Amino acid sequence: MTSEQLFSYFPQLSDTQKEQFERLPQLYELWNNQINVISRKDIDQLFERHVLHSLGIAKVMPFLPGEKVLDVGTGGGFPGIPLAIMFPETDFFLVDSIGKKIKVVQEVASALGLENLRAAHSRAEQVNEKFNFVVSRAVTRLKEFHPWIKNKYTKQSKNTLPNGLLYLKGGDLSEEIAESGLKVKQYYLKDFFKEEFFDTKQVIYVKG
Ligand SMILES: C[S@@+](CC[C@H](N)C(=O)[O-])C[C@H]1O[C@@H](n2cnc3c(N)ncnc32)[C@H](O)[C@@H]1O
Repeated sequence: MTSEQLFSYFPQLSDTQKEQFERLPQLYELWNNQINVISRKDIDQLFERHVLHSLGIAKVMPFLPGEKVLDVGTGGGFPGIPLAIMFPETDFFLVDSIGKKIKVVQEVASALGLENLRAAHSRAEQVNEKFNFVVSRAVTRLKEFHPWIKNKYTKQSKNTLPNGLLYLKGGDLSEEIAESGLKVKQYYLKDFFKEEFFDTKQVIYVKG
């Protein structure tokens, strides 16, 4: 996927945002050589598999200026970094339990001049702040994940959905949703993006 194909899904992007997205492959190339945060074959598909996938959350939830978002288990910065580029007036806090991954996030964010992003080496359970939304991808099953973050929401909701979790998931989720005992709303990314990669990908919303 080229940057132009990526941008075609988001016609409102400013020149600054486009430039930030365009710098990502080079920055990850550089950092991935030192600290492996993305598999080698995925680096070639960074725009589709990491950037656009992360931005699936943007299609479901237009974060507002001043809202606070926590990315749990961000790894090299997904979905947090693409979302922080997309919503420059929303505050993002990215955490991961592996410190060297957070180093990559901090380096990439600082190279891009992302002032709305903080990152910390921390387990989700140890974060002592409240947020409007929690986002995540590929960390663990909902049943295990949900207890970590269920008390981390601010009371007042301002957005199109009440404060809650937006979790990127793929495949058949019926068993995982049933075992969690949670009431979820499923958004299918194939409704937004035409690439085959998104055929089974979803954003799962759980009210906070
Ligand atoms: C498979 S990686 C996914 C990384 C990133 N979200 C992505 O999609 O590219 C899962 C990450 O979750 C982190 N992780 C697992 N349990 C965690 C916890 N309790 N708190 C914070 N991070 C956690 C791991 O260190 C790892 O970096």
